[in-house]
Amino acid sequence: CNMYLFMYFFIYLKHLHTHAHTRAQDLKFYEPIHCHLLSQVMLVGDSGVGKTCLLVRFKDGAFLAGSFISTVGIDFRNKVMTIDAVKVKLQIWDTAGQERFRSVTHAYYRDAHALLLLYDVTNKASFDNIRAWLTEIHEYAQQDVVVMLLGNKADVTHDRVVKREEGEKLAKEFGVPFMETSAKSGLNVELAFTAVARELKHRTMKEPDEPKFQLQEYVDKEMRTAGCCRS
Ligand SMILES: Nc1nc2c(ncn2[C@@H]2O[C@H](COP(=O)(O)OP(=O)(O)OP(=O)(O)O)[C@@H](O)[C@H]2O)c(=O)[nH]1
Repeated sequence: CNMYLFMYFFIYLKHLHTHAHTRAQDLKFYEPIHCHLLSQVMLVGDSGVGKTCLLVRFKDGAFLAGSFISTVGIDFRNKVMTIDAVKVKLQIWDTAGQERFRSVTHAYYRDAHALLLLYDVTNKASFDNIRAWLTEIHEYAQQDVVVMLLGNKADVTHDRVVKREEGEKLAKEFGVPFMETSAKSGLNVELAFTAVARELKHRTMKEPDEPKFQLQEYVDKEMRTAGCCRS
């Protein structure tokens, strides 16, 4: 009899626990929605081009100097931006550039709304690999994914091996917007994410008579206004 009592008590406890757990999950699910739009942005490019640093600069306004720790698999961070009074929550996925993690990254392409494709202006191989990255993007990502090419580490002068014009030419060839960035100085970092957020917001909330948002035009105008170098 005692044993049955104990069993019932145990089942009751388990029921309470499950119930409490479900309630907590429900509450989380029904949390008031603060954002009008949720967009997934993925950072891709060779290992060491500065994807993690770019994300940290954008999210925390800091530069990760010192020893380079390669990303393992995939990592993500959120940032909410306000675009024309619309709150856009960017969920930014920082992918590992190393070849051995490629199969992990492939799985995420399908759900990405935008891709920031980076090369390092001090590393010719990372620039040459952009064509292969674009092929991979066409293979795995959605057809209408927003792609922007970024030539990172633009703060470095002595060791630069890829000219700005070369980046522009390649971007034109593939019909994608382009700009140079620096996670170290902050050059164009905010602009890159803002431009993508604007494009995604326009796509989702465009009025029927509103003209299409021109990403490259917006970027060029913003850079001109800021005298080329925004940080
Ligand atoms: N000078 C300079 N160095 C940078 C910049 N961005 C990143 N770095 C340096 O480049 C190295 C690699 O940066 P990460 O952000 O870790 O590179 P990653 O692309 O995330 O590399 P994986 O995780 O392996 O794919 C680090 O030593 C950074 O300090 C930049 O804009 N300027």
